[in-house]
Amino acid sequence: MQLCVALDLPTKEENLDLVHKIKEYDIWLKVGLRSYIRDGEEFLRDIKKINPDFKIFLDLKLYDIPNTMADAAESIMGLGVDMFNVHASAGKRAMQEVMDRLKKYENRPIVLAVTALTSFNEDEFAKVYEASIAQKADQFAKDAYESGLDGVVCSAYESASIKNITNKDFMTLTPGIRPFGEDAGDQQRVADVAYAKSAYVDFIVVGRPIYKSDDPALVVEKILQSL
Ligand SMILES: O=c1ccn([C@@H]2O[C@H](COP(=O)(O)O)[C@@H](O)[C@H]2O)c(=O)[nH]1
Repeated sequence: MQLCVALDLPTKEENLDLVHKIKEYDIWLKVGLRSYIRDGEEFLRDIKKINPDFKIFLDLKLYDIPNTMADAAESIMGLGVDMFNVHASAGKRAMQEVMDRLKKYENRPIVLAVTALTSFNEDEFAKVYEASIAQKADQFAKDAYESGLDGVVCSAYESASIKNITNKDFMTLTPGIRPFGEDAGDQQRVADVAYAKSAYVDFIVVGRPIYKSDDPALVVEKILQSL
């Protein structure tokens, strides 16, 4: 299991300060909407300048018509990131078109599909998708698997079932991890590292419990020791 640290701080300087503090660790870094919209490609280059071995997950959750998603995926190829994601609810045709367009590249990034956002509880989710989280996450994961993607974003609670109905090598990446009982904030389906391990999760994503702590490097160190 790998640790992926979310770089969601209010300024580029604060994000880079965090990256400096944790630059010695074998971890992934996640660049999401806030940071990428604000700081763009240059931010990705700044991260690599601090440690070229950092792997970067660009968490933009593409959701559009198939051709637009595939065009965006090709643009992402030019950024040199190691992983990006799309929304499974964009449908199989869109996911297939993305994967089809990336076929010509030798070293494409890992492509994941978002199933059920970890901020949803059952009631909220049912209002949007008219299904239970478990049911729909399985279905979205199956769609993504059959479309040739490498894995999904889900909560730790859906991971084992998704592996079971797809393949053990089909990756699960789980945000909403609260390693030491930290505040859940807007997350609803939170789990700790031990639970994620028991559910065969490949990547855990941790943001606020690290970047809001007084000693982010110590929290990273403690998480890595518990993996
Ligand atoms: O279902 C999802 C998909 C993405 N995220 C992102 O992960 C991090 C989690 O941050 P925390 O501070 O540890 O809660 C954040 O960047 C989200 O945009 C998610 O939480 N859930």
